[in-house]
This record gives sequence, C-alpha cells and structure tokens, in this order.
Amino acid sequence: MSFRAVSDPQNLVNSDSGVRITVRKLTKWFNREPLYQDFNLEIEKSKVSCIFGPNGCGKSTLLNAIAGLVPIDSGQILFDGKTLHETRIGYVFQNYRDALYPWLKAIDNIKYPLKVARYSRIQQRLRVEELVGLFDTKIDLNRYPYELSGGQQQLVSIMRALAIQPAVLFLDEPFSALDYEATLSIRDKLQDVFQTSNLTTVMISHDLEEAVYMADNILLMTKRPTQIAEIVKFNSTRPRKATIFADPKFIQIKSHCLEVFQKEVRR
Ligand SMILES: Nc1ncnc2c1ncn2[C@@H]1O[C@H](COP(=O)(O)OP(=O)(O)OP(=O)(O)O)[C@@H](O)[C@H]1O
Repeated sequence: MSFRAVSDPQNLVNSDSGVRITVRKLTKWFNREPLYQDFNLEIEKSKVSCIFGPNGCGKSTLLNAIAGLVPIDSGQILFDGKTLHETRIGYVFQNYRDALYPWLKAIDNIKYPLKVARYSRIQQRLRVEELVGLFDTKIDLNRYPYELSGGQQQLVSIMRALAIQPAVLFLDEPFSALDYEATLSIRDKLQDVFQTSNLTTVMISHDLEEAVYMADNILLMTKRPTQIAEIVKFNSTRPRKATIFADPKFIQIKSHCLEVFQKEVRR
C-alpha cells in the first residue's frame, strides 16, 4: 500500500486537481530480458485510462513503476513535471484480502492515511463522513475486514485510497476477485467519483468490455518489449449504464480494440 502526502493537511481537504503523467524513456529488465525499452507514454490529466494488453506484457509492472512500487532501470516519470514524492497518490490492489490491515476496523483502515498525513481527529471524522456520503455505503465501518464481504472490503480499500484526496488513483484489476453483483455496484460508485472529481485514474483490466466501459482512454499494449500499440478514446458521457453495451459506438470501439489486441497476440 502506498500513501503520499505533501504540504499542509489543511490544504488537502478540498484539493482534487488531477495531474498529467509523463513516462519518458522507461527501461526495465527482468532476468536479462527487456520488458520495457525506451518506453514513452503520456497519461491524460483528469481522465480514466485503462491498460489492456496480452498476458505478461507488463501491465502491473508499468502501473507499479509509475506508482513507485517497482524500481526502474532508467527513465523518468513525472506528474505535471513533479516527482512522485511531490504528488498525492492512492492505490487499490487486486487482492483486497492482503491490502487492508486485518487488525484495524474498517473505519481505522480508512483513517490510516489521514493519520499519516497528520489530519486532526475532526478532519479525519469529517473526511470519513464525506466518503461514506460519496459512496452511499451502508457498511458498518466498526467491523473488522474479516467480518465484511469481498465487495465491502474492496469498497473500504477504495475509500482508504481516496481518503487523502489523491491527484492520481491507481487500480490494479480492482474487480477481478469480486462477484458480479459487487463488481457492478463498485463500478457505478467509481463512476460517480470520476464524474465529480478531477482525479487522474490509471486502471488495469483483463476484461476488454470493462476497460472500454470504464475508460476515457484505452491504452492498448504490445507484446514485450512492450510499447503502446494504440491509445483509443471513448468519450461517452458518465454515468454510463449497462445499456451502453448495446450502443453502436461502444461496440465499434470494443471491436477495434479487440482487432488491435488480436494482431498483437498473433505477432
Ligand atoms: N519480480 C519479478 N521478477 C522477475 N520477472 C518479473 C517480475 N515481475 C514481473 N516479471 C516479468 O515481467 C513480465 C510482466 O509481468 P507483469 O506482471 O507486469 O505483466 P502483466 O501484463 O501485468 O501480466 P498478467 O497479464 O499476467 O497480469 C512477466 O512475464 C514476468 O516474466
């Protein structure tokens, strides 16, 4: 888990400006083979970018390199020209079971980054109330993670990641360990967040339909050494509803992404 806070906690309470992420000449090798070699990418500010690509092409490595969880061999990653340490980020892991602190109640998990950022007790309480309102959640936050369902735990993880009002939110396959009902519910709640904030969001998805549904930009990756095959825009307004799956524009974008993906896999 990664929380970074800068400046005065007082200023963080109402701050929500997104940032553009620039990846320049990223090089990362594993086992004497290049995964990324002189890789360049611009991630659009205040938009949702979904990473989609062949198995093992380096989606998690890219997300984690940008989030500072994986060291890079060379290159530069900037957030509106600033370093990671000068940027507030939130990270949601695929496996919520390992991500929440099991010894802390849900409410204390959410407050944890606020404590690290030295929010006062009142600020912590107000921010939790704001998040509960935002997500319209009926979860009893005085329960421990093991007392909550998978969907509820992942929702707590998302609320924790959003607690310090990050400028960038990273989501590594946030729905892959959830049942369908929980996935639909959390997707909708996240869409509300995207609609009402300037959050720059980078998400990995293994499901092309989901990637297009959630994204403003779909980042299609090549096989390794990995490059961007294409960035496909989907500018349908939010909130997006299930009816969008039958929308001709949605179908056209998804088919195009699938074509690019299949060409890469066969390469
Ligand atoms: N810690 C590591 N040590 C050695 N090799 C690694 C390590 N992490 C990743 N790799 C290599 O880098 C490649 C890309 O891994 P990564 O998890 O980033 O891909 P991915 O696209 O997210 O994979 P998947 O589609 O399976 O989720 C893997 O095939 C693996 O060989």
